[in-house]
Amino acid sequence: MLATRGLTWRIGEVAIVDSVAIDLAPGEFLGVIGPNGAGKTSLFNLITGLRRATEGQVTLDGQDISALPPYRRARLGLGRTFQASSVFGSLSVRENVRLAVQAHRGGSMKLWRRAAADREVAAAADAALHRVGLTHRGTALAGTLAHGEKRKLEIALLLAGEPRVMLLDEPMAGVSAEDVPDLVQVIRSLTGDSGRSVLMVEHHMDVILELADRIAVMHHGALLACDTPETVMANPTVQEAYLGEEL
Ligand SMILES: Nc1ncnc2c1ncn2[C@@H]1O[C@H](COP(=O)(O)OP(=O)(O)OP(=O)(O)O)[C@@H](O)[C@H]1O
Repeated sequence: MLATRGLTWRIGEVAIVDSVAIDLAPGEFLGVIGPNGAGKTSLFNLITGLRRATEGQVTLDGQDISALPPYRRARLGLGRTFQASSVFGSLSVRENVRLAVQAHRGGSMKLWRRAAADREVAAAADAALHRVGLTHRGTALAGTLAHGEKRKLEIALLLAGEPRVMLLDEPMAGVSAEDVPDLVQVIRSLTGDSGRSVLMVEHHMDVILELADRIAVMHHGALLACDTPETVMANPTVQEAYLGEEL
């Protein structure tokens, strides 16, 4: 479904991402781990088009998307969690998701006003809210949400774009320990239907081990291993690379 080949991003002589080849199958959940500065976020930036690779390709369903800008990649089904800054804090949770649905369907803000009454938009937004378990918070102002709820809203905004591949960059960041299991359930459900695939960077190893079908390990920009959780954790090179380092 999604594949990278020889994907490289250099700044001067330094390869921040170094010849990375990964394959993501339909419905697969691939966790990405690695120490701070390993190049995980940069890899995501290359895949989504926020940064242009110096070498290598990104393909989606066999189509080379390496030269496409982020919005064209998004239209083809590549979605990345919205950063918190793209949530309108003074709008309600439901209005935020409706806006995202409308944006995906090609409407402008002005059109959205008219479309607010549109049952289809409302239904899609409500379905996304339901998916992440935020229906009961629909009328709350997005700015008042707790961290765990904000992460769920970001996932709902992403779902509004109907992505086939979802990239989640540290979805547990800032979430209190008691809210983690709930969020894990929401994230697990993302691959449960329609063959949607997930690529997730996460520092919490317990979360990665619970969710991932396979784990990709990055180190100094390169892919050190990409295999089942059991095989990766038993890999001596991986163990050596992480000796004394926080994953
Ligand atoms: N625009 C940039 N200019 C210069 N160096 C950069 C730039 N972006 C990233 N880097 C460097 O590239 C390396 C990889 O950064 P990146 O954020 O991709 O790592 P990461 O694995 O996501 O780290 P973390 O786990 O801390 O988020 C780091 O050493 C970082 O300082």
